Amino acid sequence: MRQVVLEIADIKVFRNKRQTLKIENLSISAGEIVAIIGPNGAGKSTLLQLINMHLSYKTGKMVLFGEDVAGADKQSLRRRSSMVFQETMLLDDTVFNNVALALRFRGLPEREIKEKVTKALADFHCAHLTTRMAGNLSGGEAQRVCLARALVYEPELLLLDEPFAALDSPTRNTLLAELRLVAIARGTTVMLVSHNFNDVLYFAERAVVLQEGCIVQDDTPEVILRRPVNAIIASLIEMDNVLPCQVEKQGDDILVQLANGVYFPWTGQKWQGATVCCLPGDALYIFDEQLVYQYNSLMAMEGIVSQVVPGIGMYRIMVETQGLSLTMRVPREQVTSRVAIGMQLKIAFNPGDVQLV
Ligand SMILES: Nc1ncnc2c1ncn2[C@@H]1O[C@H](COP(=O)(O)OP(=O)(O)OP(=O)(O)O)[C@@H](O)[C@H]1O
Repeated sequence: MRQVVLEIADIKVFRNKRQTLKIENLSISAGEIVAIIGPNGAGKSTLLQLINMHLSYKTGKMVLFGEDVAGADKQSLRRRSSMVFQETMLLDDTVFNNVALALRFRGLPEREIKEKVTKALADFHCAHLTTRMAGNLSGGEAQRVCLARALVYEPELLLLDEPFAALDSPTRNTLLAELRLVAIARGTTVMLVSHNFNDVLYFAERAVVLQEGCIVQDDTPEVILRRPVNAIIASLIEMDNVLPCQVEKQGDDILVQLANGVYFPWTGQKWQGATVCCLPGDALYIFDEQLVYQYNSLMAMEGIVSQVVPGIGMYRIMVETQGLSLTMRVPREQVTSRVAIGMQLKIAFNPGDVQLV
């Protein structure tokens, strides 16, 4: 069993006398790569600041590296973790000296410092920047240096508060990939706050979803992508179809009715109080007889194509079906050969792919 790095129980954090965080239970194991997601103001940065012991709490308990934070020497605990922000906050000094700083604080001999700084800069492909002044770096270079600075003393826990938000997408992807490799190789536990769900899907094996200071979902990014816990989280992860619906019990059956009049039987759990039907765009298909063999409870409907948006691999097609606009994601070769704006299209979905919230 993996060692537990962080355990939070029943903690409430107040800022300006207002409760901004209420975590009933959160446990992170060594080596986990976890994303923290949630709408603006949900408390993501507050959670990282709490874990970094920059915020106090009145109730509850936080155990970090096996020690109860309340009675611990915070300075020595803090030395076992590291935090990176969107703002690089590098000192007006050389790259080498910036990365070396934490090691000098720890009183390491210069020879060892040189060895570790050289390795950390090489890990993030910025050895060529060693003698440059930090103020002369590009945004991407500066963030690489920050990662080297954060990891040079081999922290057990790395806290990342949207460090790559201002970078262009190729640079962000490269840095995420490099960071992931370094973290896995070293067994570092990582908690990444991000607004970019594509980054989360790529980077993390677990995502903790915060809303109004509380954890509302804690699962793999893949499950959150397909089964968001409510309509706000569905919009946050850019669920293609978040559709108003009515759910009714009729005899032994439960029926879900969409605004376009289409209804389908519901055989899943959790339908009471549901008012929204979430359907990922890749769970809507251009109707095909083959699908009928694949799914025994397929729902089909007619619509008119209103928009075709090209994308790499998948195209997004908007289809109007009696006042209800649906978005489907279809492989490119199917679109170019079969779909054009204004044409009538029969589309279908399997109710098993629907999430009711
Ligand atoms: N220094 C502060 N003093 C008082 N309240 C604060 C402070 N920082 C944040 N808050 C409040 O705490 C709540 C949570 O803020 P936090 O920055 O943790 O959210 P977030 O999820 O990181 O948001 P975002 O996605 O916008 O960065 C918000 O209501 C915010 O106004």
